[in-house]
Amino acid sequence: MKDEDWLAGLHPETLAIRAGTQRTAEGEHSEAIFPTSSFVFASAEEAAERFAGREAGNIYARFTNPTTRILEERLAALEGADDCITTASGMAACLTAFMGSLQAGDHIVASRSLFGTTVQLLQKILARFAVETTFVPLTDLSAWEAAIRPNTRMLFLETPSNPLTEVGDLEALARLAHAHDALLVVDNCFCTPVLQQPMRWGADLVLHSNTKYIDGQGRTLGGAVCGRRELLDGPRNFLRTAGPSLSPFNAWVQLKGVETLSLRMERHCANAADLAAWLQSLPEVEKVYYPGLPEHPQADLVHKQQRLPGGILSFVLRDGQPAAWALMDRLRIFSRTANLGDAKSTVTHPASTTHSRVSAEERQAAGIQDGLLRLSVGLEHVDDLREDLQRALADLSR
Ligand SMILES: N[C@@H](CCOC(=O)CCC(=O)O)C(=O)O
Repeated sequence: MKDEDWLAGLHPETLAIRAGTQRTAEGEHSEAIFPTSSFVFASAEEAAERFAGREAGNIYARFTNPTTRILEERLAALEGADDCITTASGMAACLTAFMGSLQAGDHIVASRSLFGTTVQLLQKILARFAVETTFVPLTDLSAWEAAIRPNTRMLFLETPSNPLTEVGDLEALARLAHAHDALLVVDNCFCTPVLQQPMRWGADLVLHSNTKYIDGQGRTLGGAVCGRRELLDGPRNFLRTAGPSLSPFNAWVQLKGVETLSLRMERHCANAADLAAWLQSLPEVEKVYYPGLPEHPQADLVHKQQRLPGGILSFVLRDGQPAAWALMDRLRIFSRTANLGDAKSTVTHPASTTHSRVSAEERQAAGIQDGLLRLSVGLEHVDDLREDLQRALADLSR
């Protein structure tokens, strides 16, 4: 029986623990790590056959490794994708998808609500290789359509977006992309496949920063590109040739992370929903951005596309950047760090960190105010998290 046959119909909780598992002759229960840069061929002929692609098997760890392969199969099963390739970081996954799918002269239409470094990659790196990007408001479908040119080959978005949790209409954008012979590529980092499967709505490639919820404890960097088999040929060739590869040790840590992904996502979401509702009731808080709030502008899409609203929320303090920094500095449990998806709750000031390389005008257009703070709500007890914020806010008004 082929792996995919017995996996069909299993729940995500089961796939996250069982999909892709391969055991060596030792019969190890926990997956083995293969810390080897190359693999030995039984004969010169076998080497030649593998290099020619006529025989399956490992060659060199820049593009295949048994530990990494288990993670790839597991992520593909969770995303409902044919296959997956893993990369050294989330940004390496973006680079691999772009470089492996596009060529000079192609055009991308991208959401303007993206992680700041992704904007840099599109504006400053891909542009040097004659791939141009037009940025549009994520939720304005007519703007996406108007930006399409004859050479548009890709529509690209994050949903929910970082850090304002805006939600894009995956089904409508997939229809639009395909009507123009373009790919729909979705960064699914905030949701993970446990909360959202973009391919179900027509996405062609789905990207991950494994560094976030997939690792789940802030230990390793990693990324993934999942999708239809034929669409992964280009990204796979880029990975093999350019080498932004995931290490087997990091793949192993991430495999252990994925096993508890469903359970963790449920708690992240429950804690975030609790804090979002509470923050909204505070006089110091001007606005809360969280997909689980009934007044979220795309609440209907959240219900349609996502199983749960997610573990990330952002909020604006009425007194702007000085208050935001002062609050951050007074927090004891929330770690001041530019990362998310960790068991440990984190607090980030996007304007001066994750989005600091985006120009002030672009930040303003994207709605990232100086008084905005982003919380990645972790797995600590929610009462302790609320009290940490409450005490820090009370301290501010003294
Ligand atoms: N996407 C993550 C990771 C944040 O990483 C950084 O801000 C590093 C800075 C850089 O990429 O230049 C998040 O939003 O927290």
